Amino acid sequence: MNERIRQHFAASIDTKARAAELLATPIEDAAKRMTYALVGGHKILSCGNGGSAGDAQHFSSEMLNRFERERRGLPAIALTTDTSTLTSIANDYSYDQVFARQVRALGGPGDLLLAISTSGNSPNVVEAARAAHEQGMHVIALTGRGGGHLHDGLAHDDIEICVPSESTARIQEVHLLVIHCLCDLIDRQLFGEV
Ligand SMILES: O=C(CO)[C@@H](O)[C@H](O)[C@H](O)[C@H](O)COP(=O)(O)O
Ligand SMILES: [Zn+2]
Repeated sequence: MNERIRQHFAASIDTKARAAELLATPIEDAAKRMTYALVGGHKILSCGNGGSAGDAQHFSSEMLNRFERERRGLPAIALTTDTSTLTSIANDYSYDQVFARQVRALGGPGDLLLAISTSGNSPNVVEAARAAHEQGMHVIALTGRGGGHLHDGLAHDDIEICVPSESTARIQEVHLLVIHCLCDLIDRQLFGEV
């Protein structure tokens, strides 16, 4: 069992090391895009399923509350939290629409969608990206496994941060690190270096 645990740690470290080489530039681009949106008075919507729903909420809480320093809250909404809204959309329309309908209601030009899917193939995340485009929003996609259908649906000026792995767990572990990088870079751009 001890060896199995060491294998998990080694695989996670290896994936993070490869991701650092490949993803530093798109992470920087995403942080600049998010900062630009926030300076312009816009907000960041986030969505995902399962562990990625947790990541969407992790991001929004670090925006709305704070990350590592004292600062004012920043506007972000996770679309994964309101069970009345989620269940009614799923019941009346379909689960594929649970994020898209919220994006159409809450999103506008200049806002951003942080779309999180390890496979890139969750239909409700793909539909959310489509709705974001309709609303004049840009998408920042956290993906893995080549990006799947979410990758295929991105516009040329969206940003994809695609983890070089086929393992959902390893991809999620890098997504959380990416989210913390984004929070740190946003804080440094908005509030200065400490
Ligand atoms: O956390 C995990 C697995 O580590 C699961 O809850 C996982 O997030 C769920 O199976 C999701 O439905 C997977 O969706 P996606 O990442 O492919 O979009
Ligand atoms: Zn997980």
